[in-house]
Amino acid sequence: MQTVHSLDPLRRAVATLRETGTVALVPTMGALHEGHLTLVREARKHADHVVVSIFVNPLQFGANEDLDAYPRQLERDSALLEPEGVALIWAPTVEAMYPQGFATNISVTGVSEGLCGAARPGHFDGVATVVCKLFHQVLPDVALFGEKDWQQLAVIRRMARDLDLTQPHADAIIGVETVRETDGLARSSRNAYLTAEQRAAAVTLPTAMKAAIAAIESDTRVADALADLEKALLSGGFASLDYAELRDADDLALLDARSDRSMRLLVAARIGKARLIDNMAVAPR
Ligand SMILES: Nc1ncnc2c1ncn2[C@@H]1O[C@H](COP(=O)(O)OP(=O)(O)OP(=O)(O)O)[C@@H](O)[C@H]1O
Ligand SMILES: CC(C)(CO)[C@@H](O)C(=O)[O-]
Ligand code: BAL
Repeated sequence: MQTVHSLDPLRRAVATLRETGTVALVPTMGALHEGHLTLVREARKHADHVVVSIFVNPLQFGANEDLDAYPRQLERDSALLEPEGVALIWAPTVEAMYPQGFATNISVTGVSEGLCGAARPGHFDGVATVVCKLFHQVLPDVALFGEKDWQQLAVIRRMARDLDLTQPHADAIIGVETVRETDGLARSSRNAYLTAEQRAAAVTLPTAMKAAIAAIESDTRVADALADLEKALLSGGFASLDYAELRDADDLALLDARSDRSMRLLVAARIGKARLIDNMAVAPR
């Protein structure tokens, strides 16, 4: 396994890999956990070589967010990736990714609006810009992303379609089911911000979501199910709710009633220093 930090060695290493097969890209911000390793294992089923990018992307963090606090642990991450058969780690410096004078922004409208797009203005521009660059840098045949970041996956698929990204095109973007702790909490690098007490309370998020889904599926009014979800989170130790919404799973249209299409319940809520997100399927009518 090789690790490179700047563009020329990356291009050389990728060219060498492409001589002997296909390439899958797994973009990450590091601080790896079982969720990321699942993406890597899935990637190996889809391509001969796996490239993992590790880059805490300043463009997708707002002024008052956790860019500085976000865990950076390249040595530990490398030790986790080596036994997974990863060929290459692309860990660019900020200067390599955004050279002096960098002035381009990629903005996807529609699916990036509302939800995390409303709570984190500019976030999805930052994600789209860096992911577009990663695709051009690594030229992967496929790329893998977690369903935990459902809206992000929708934004990236839209961008890939709209910009005719053939490497990889929208269908070559593979979504991987959310990996959870045994109590149901979605794995996230930001879970590390929680104290033991907050971590125990955080299970309220998946539990209250499942209760809301069961209520919606048995025809409780969506607004009532979401109001109960908010009450459960606040009484279960969460400080505030950013959003809890029922959306069309594909185009993310806001729904105020159960529909006959695939739906998703999406939630973001704050506990301690962490802002946790999760989403789950809701069965069509
Ligand atoms: N629990 C998980 N299950 C499946 N995929 C995941 C999970 N957590 C993260 N991923 C995916 O891993 C990729 C990299 O995510 P990232 O490095 O931001 O990790 P993270 O745990 O989501 O961190 P944080 O939520 O704290 O930003 C993304 O495609 C993300 O959706
Ligand atoms: C896709 C990504 C690596 C872009 O910085 C990031 O948003 C993430 O880790 O989900
Ligand atoms: N996992 C999404 C990256 C972010 O929260 O900035």
